[in-house]
Amino acid sequence: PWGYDGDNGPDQWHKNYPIAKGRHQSPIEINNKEVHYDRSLLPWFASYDPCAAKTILNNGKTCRVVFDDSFDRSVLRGGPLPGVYRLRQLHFHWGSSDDHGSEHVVNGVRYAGELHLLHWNPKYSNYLDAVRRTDGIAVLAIFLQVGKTPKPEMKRILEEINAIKTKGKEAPFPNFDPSVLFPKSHDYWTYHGSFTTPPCEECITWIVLREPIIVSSDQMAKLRSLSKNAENEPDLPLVDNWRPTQPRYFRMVSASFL
Ligand SMILES: NS(=O)(=O)c1ccc(NC(=O)NCCCCO)cc1
Ligand SMILES: [Zn+2]
Repeated sequence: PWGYDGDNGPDQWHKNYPIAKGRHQSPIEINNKEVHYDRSLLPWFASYDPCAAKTILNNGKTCRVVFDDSFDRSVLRGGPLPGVYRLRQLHFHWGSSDDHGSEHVVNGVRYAGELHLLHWNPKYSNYLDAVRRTDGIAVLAIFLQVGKTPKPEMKRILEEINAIKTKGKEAPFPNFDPSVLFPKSHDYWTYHGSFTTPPCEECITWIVLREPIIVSSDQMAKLRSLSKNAENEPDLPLVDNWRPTQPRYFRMVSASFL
């Protein structure tokens, strides 16, 4: 199956997922010179129910927290979005060291990691149907920057890492409102793109926050202590689960700020 290593890595994905060579792929480079300030862009709002949080798991590719998305319980709205989108899961991408790991790159800057909060458009009957639509999915992306005063709210997720060390492990993750992870500023860039992993469907309205959240080097090391493999297999560190930036082609990246 696909992965991030040489033989099954991002350059090979198109063999099983031809859309990986499409014109609306993610992530991309965001460069100030090519961004268009759009003063009609609205602020975005998240209204999350902490009781919607269910479990945290290691699927061998990332660390994911899953939420109840059986009704409009935890939603994202505003910004570039035409209506409410339901929060389904959040997950991370990170590097093997603090100087890289994010998927989007801003004016040449790579962050240590990137948090993705994935939401789907409930005008479609279910998530799998939304994945096939250009307005089906909205991902709120938040950069992780290593610093001395980490966000205390990150601790909750990282404390659970010990319970999901190996692929396939899952643990209850009750009572968590991911908006506690948001940075102060809601400034964002937005563009139309894709999943950054197979199936690479071009169904995502990306909302990339300008302000990173601060995590500690120890917290990043915690993420890197996850294993790609199951407990009865050799311990392979789960690191560098990020896709390189893809061609922007004729896409406009809009900014909500001057
Ligand atoms: N990193 S990302 O762009 O936020 C992302 C989110 C979900 C997925 N995959 C996903 O939801 N798969 C289940 C449904 C696939 C339908 O064929 C891949 C990448
Ligand atoms: Zn992601």
